Amino acid sequence: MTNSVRGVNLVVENLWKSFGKTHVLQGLNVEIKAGEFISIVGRSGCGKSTLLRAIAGLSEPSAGSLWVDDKPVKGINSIARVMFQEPRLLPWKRVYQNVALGLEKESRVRARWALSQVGLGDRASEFPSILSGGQKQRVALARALVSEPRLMLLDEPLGALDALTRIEMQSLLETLWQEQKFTTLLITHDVEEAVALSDRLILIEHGQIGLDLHIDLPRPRARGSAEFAALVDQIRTRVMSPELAPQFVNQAA
Ligand SMILES: Nc1ncnc2c1ncn2[C@@H]1O[C@H](COP(=O)(O)OP(=O)(O)OP(=O)(O)O)[C@@H](O)[C@H]1O
Repeated sequence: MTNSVRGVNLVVENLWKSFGKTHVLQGLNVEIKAGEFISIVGRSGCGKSTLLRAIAGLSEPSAGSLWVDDKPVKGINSIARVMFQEPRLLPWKRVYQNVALGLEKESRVRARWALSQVGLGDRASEFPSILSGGQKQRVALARALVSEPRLMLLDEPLGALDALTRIEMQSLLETLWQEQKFTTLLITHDVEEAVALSDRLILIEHGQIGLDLHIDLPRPRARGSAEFAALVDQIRTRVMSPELAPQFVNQAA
């Protein structure tokens, strides 16, 4: 366990992604520092997953470039791990085999280590079908952690969980990120989740970054505080009403 930053610097430069005549990303620029936790918010269909997929190397941008630690890359599959809303586990493989998928034989020990990180060390030999939804997402998280990723790409991974499990998973994610300091991009529809977890929040609007906001509240975030509630409210208003564009005092330069 280490507190040194393992994450990468990521620069997205003038990124375009079009599907036919629909220009979803329109010259999007963002710089993400090593070890930063960034949430990506925006209205349904604004291009959040499109951005994540381009960064993951799962789809080819129409134009633009990606830089990791100052080196240009096409796709960055090798250092990134992606987690989706569905756990995407293989039902015929045991939990530890799901976690170790694609790794070398001796990685069984590592798979068990990753499972213990997410509190499922004692469920390694079971089949996914008997796990709860939250436990399955923990397995998916362990599978992402097992290869010690330097970039974690999370596409609404907690979206299908009940409210309590979701808060538990948020806290687990925050703890693991604080210990391992992988650079994290989290897509979420839940502004409260974004404010609870992120160093920075970006809003995608009209194919570009419509808002880039540093969240300076101390951790762990006090969800019951007036400051927290006011920020959530302010961001929600901004997300829902692009034309209003209120002034944010701590908007990133
Ligand atoms: N493979 C594809 N072919 C055609 N259009 C696509 C494809 N993938 C995404 N799109 C379109 O691009 C737009 C952005 O989709 P994307 O999934 O990135 O949105 P999103 O912000 O993640 O939405 P949501 O919050 O609803 O998940 C949508 O209009 C979608 O229909």
